Amino acid sequence: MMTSRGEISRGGDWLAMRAPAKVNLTLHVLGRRDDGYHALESLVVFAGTGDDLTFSPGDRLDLAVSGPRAGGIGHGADNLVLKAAEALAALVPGLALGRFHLIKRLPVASGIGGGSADAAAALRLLAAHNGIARDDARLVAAARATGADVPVCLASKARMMRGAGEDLGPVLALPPLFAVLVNPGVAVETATVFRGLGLKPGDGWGGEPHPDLAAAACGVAQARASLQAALAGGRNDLERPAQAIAPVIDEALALLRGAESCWLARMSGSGATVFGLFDDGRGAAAARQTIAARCPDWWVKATVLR
Ligand SMILES: C[C@@](CO)(OP(=O)(O)O)[C@H](O)COP(=O)(O)OP(=O)(O)OC[C@H]1O[C@@H](n2ccc(N)nc2=O)[C@H](O)[C@@H]1O
Ligand SMILES: Nc1ncnc2c1ncn2[C@@H]1O[C@H](COP(=O)(O)OP(=O)(O)O)[C@@H](O)[C@H]1O
Repeated sequence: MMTSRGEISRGGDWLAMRAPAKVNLTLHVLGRRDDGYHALESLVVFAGTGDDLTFSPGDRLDLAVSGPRAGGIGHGADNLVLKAAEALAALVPGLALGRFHLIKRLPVASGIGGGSADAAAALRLLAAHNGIARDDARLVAAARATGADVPVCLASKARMMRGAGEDLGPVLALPPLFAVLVNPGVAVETATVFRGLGLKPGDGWGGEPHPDLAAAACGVAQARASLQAALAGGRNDLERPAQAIAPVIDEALALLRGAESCWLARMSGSGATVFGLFDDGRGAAAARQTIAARCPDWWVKATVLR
């Protein structure tokens, strides 16, 4: 089965799509809201690498999971694929149901939103099967009800994400970014990392303002240079609490920073996956090879972020 980014492929009685990994190129925490969630400002992009989800019609919701990471997640009602599907079924009376097959490849609880991507893909496949538009308010509501990162994964396009994840900026035409993703094999729970910031509901959180990445990304001739400068001026505020839980994150960042032609290395989301950005695909491929040889138990992928 071949699926490309964001596109649904169709067979005799099935629909399938890639659920791409999400990368937070920046993640600024603005404070903690009264509802307990943290207010964020984040430039989100998507990788070529991801999970794959297939749907075939049936009389009830069902899920099978296979793939190298299938052992790391529940295969029942606790799986975000079924949670998202149930959330949509609750909002759309008479929704036509069916069976999902998830091929799980992305590391779990790793800051690249694999579960959120799977949930969003499930919503897209159910929507396609039921003739529901991609921007239907019920799809967005089901995404929000499933998780903070699910709405941005519905379109899987580069954009600013604000609020707790519900406020999405316009799609940005970024130049393709050659990247290496490195997960050092430690699962890190998102809630624990946020808690490590030590903010109480209603607390603000200072720091430099977020750079205007939309303007930087939209410059035409000098897009790459202005984007590089703007990204260098950003940060991930969750790096510090995540490193306190998993010090190996530092090691992964150091390996990327030591690679030739790596111009930025940072953690994604709540970790522990880190990414390095490279001048070209050759530099990324060389770094991937070096890091994978040195740390054979780590998940190391060269990919293009868009
Ligand atoms: C940090 C981010 C950045 O993109 O990514 P990941 O590290 O998960 O990939 C997201 O905000 C994660 O989104 P998601 O993983 O969907 O979070 P949820 O399941 O909704 O929330 C898990 C827990 O994280 C905390 N949480 C989440 C989002 C947010 N803006 N503020 C929070 O405080 C809450 O304690 C919540 O109970
Ligand atoms: N399909 C799924 N893929 C990954 N994790 C899932 C899935 N369904 C449920 N989960 C649970 O959701 C949590 C977050 O998973 P994940 O999306 O991989 O985290 P992150 O956004 O940090 O990369 C994990 O605790 C995991 O057990």
